[in-house]
Amino acid sequence: MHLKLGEASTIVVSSPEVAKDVMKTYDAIFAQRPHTIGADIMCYGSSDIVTSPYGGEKVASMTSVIVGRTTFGEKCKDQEEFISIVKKLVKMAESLVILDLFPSHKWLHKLSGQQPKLEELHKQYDVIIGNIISEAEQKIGEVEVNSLLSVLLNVRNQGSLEYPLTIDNIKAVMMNIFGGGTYTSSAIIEWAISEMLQNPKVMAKAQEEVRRVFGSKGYDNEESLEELKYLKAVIKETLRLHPPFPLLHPRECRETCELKGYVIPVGTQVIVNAWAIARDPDYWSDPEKFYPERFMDSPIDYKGNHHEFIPFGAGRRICPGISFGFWQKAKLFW
Ligand code: HEM
Repeated sequence: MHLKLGEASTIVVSSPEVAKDVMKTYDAIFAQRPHTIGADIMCYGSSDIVTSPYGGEKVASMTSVIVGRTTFGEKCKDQEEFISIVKKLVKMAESLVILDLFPSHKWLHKLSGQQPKLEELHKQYDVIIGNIISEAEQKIGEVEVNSLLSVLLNVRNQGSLEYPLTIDNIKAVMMNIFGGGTYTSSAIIEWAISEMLQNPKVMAKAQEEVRRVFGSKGYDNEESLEELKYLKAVIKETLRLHPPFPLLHPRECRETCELKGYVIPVGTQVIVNAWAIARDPDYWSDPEKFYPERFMDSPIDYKGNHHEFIPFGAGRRICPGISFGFWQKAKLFW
């Protein structure tokens, strides 16, 4: 479907075949994200991961250290304020999306009053994250600190990267981690519980499995989580019906190419409709039904290999928090 959203020429992809073309066959062509005003203000000139241009080597250096580490480590005193500001920033940046449809109308950005508000909120974020970073820097060397922030600061201080990591890069990445990792996880947990309450048999089966696997010994190690096959199917089914990003983050066409016989010009925005794809009756029987059993003994996973099920996206821009995102939920249920 082609839409003209303000000045932005946009196509919406709602079939697994074309999603595969965008995220596999032509993945490199669509690996760019559109430029947004919200990210420019909020994420230090879009120097983060989510909105960074494809091929940004500085960011590539950073992403390798991100996997597996997602928090500040031990609780720091400003953490709660930090999270509350990030929540407000993300909400506000989303409401600014309308302005991105008219990028050349600068007067509109100011007139709406939203841009100055976002800039003000961003100043508050900058102070808080600055304090958290100073606190973390003081601890480096004192005790062995094992957190994403301490890892990033160490990498930066070693200065061994071809493209140095700046403090602004670190601040922007911390925003991504909390912005991308908190709402998504809580939304899935709420949906899973709500679906299980409406499907008591599913709830009973999941509870029985958790009690059988962990019994009275309690949660002991990561490996035991692999035994929670039914719970895993419940989470997959929740991700299928209620993906936290029903429309994946937009991509932008970097090179003219052809999708299903249509020529897609450079600069076209592409929105993949993961929600519609995961309910496509050609791929899913009784698609509206919450039925975790469909994933038991099924090869379909959420890692971007099956384009009819892409809650974490696929291709070069697939969610880097995928393992954390998935297993964090299993642990929280337990
Ligand atoms: C249920 C949990 C989560 C879901 C459903 C989810 C989903 C997504 C989706 C759909 C994308 C866009 C992928 C694409 O365009 O192909 C994405 C990107 C991203 N996610 Fe997640 N995510 C989750 C958790 C997390 C967590 C826990 C983190 C961090 C620890 C995270 C960090 C990111 C980042 C940094 C990106 C941008 C990647 C890029 O543009 O290159 N996400 N996520």
